[in-house]
Amino acid sequence: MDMQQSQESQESIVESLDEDHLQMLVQHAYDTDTVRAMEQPLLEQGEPLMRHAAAAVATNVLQLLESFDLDEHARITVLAGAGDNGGDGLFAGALLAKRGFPVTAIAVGRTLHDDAYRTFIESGGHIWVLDAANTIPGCPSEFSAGEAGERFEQAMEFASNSHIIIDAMTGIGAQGALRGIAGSVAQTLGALLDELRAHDSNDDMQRPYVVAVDTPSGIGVNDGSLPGPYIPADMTLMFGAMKPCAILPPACSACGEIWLVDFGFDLESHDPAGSIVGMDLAAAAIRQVMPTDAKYSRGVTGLITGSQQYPGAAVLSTTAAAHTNIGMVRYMGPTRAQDLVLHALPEAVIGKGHVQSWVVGSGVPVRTAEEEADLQQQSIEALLAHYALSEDGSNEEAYAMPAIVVDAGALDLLPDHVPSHVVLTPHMGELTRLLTRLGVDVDEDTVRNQPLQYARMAAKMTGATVLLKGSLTIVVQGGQFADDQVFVAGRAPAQLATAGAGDVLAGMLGAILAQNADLVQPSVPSGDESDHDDEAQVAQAIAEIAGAAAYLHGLAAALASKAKQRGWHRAHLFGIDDLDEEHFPIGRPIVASDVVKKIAAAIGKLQNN
Ligand SMILES: NC(=O)C1=CN([C@@H]2O[C@H](COP(=O)(O)OP(=O)(O)OC[C@H]3O[C@@H](n4cnc5c(N)ncnc54)[C@H](OP(=O)(O)O)[C@@H]3O)[C@@H](O)[C@H]2O)[C@H](O)CC1
Ligand SMILES: [K+]
Repeated sequence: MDMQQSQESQESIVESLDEDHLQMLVQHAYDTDTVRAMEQPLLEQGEPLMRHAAAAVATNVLQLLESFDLDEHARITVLAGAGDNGGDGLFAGALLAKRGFPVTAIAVGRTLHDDAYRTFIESGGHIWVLDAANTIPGCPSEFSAGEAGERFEQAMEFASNSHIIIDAMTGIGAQGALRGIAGSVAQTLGALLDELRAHDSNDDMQRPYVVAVDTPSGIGVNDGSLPGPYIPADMTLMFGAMKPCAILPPACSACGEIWLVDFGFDLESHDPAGSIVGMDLAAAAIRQVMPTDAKYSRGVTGLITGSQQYPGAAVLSTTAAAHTNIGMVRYMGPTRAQDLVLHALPEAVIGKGHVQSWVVGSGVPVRTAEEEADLQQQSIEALLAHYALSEDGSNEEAYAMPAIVVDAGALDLLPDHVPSHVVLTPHMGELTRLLTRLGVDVDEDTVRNQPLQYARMAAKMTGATVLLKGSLTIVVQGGQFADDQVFVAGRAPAQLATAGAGDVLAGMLGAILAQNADLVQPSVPSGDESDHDDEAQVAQAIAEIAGAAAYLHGLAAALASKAKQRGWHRAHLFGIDDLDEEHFPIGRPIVASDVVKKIAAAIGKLQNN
């Protein structure tokens, strides 16, 4: 099958699929076991998936070369591993070599995919081996350590001077950090590419343009981590479905633009490992107001936020909650903060009363071991004590409490075990602090490199739902019976990284929980297995609502800053979308209060879409 045939058959796959399938394709990510399970029936039917994959890579590379005005003198390097990922890369290289481009494959392992290697050589490709113990037919081997070193250096020099690097060292078969020669290649080239990238946008191809095959080599495919050296890509062609690394920080940044090559996988029958929160999910979390509604039926949120030191957080969290489609807010805090809240929001009711959700801790300082808890901290601690579960999960009162958002200073006051309708909203530093308090030996850089793993650890240890804030916000489910599906909100523009943005999010989340009070109330576990599904459902609803709040927060910020740029941009569909370069204006600077002013408009946009 040549490139054109493969492309036509690819296009016919795409055409036969409906909108729902395409929507699932760009919204959900599947772990590597699930991807292998989905590809199996197609391989059994004889679908030449590897040829489709290679044709897609070659097609995009040709378009790139054309857009950069590069003729047949363009130098193309394939970094080829020993597995099927290397096979994809070699077949793609063969297609390009057939078109007359000089293509060199650097073999990082001891073998190469047989068929792909043969086709590559027959098409005029060149091979450069690095491993003296290789058994690749017709290639030099058993060379000295000195020669191996020279070969490595020359290969790196060659690769860094090529126009296109096709990274096909590892894909979904990667296990842990890259080791051996692949590790050294990633170390040398990855560092060089990062440095060149820092100085150059590459509009003029002054550095190699890196096209990753299926996944960038060296990243954590299933958890989005960066466990060691990796090859940062400008573009990743991902086959069949998104893998979690496409949506999870920090690895998703190493993917560059993602191009999804649809293989017609049966996505509907498989559970995603992660999902991007889109407009639909966010809209579903906003309760429609009814003609019969009164303020109480729309939901009331109680806030114990702000402090003598940070009274502004009281204003931001309270105004944000009040603007997020509920009936009323109650505020509790120091007199100075009360006055400021009333000044900004005359509608606020000061003092205790019945609520459908709580927000605690935003703008409340963390408590040092030597300090006495101040009044605000004492009230939060007393409230949180009602959510405490003993090790065996008993304490029925905790399940009957309204959902609660535990932010900033209140994270220090969290009981050891709580139900899933306790939602923690830490940033990376606060998550590190929380885990340290729980006895985990970890620093912030490690959390930043493996955010999913540590957010999950906090959820597993405490039982709470965890919303980890960042340019991409990760939500992991709480409770004992929840599945591992993670939700990622990437709607926010970079302009949202500003003081008080977290206080606004906490208020908005509290309000969205209040208007969905019936959906987010876990029932007391009966010990009966049939109830586990119900509890899992509630845990998922809570996580979705938390993701929705992050989405709405990002959308309001985008409206305020007039930014088109986001933390995560939708993957492109190969054969459907154009390769034309898109520009995402970064918008204008904003402060957190600007976000509050745009919440209503953001809700309107969701509801009218
Ligand atoms: N999913 C699909 O529908 C299709 C996938 N295709 C492509 O196939 C790869 C998966 O191929 P697979 O052979 O299973 O695995 P990889 O090629 O990704 O990786 C295996 C090789 O990588 C070496 N490896 C693994 N981990 C490391 C590491 N930490 N450091 C160094 N080297 C590593 C491994 O070496 P071993 O010594 O462990 O054997 C293998 O050599 C998929 O990603 C797609 O690109 C199909 O072509 C299309 C359909
Ligand atoms: K790769």
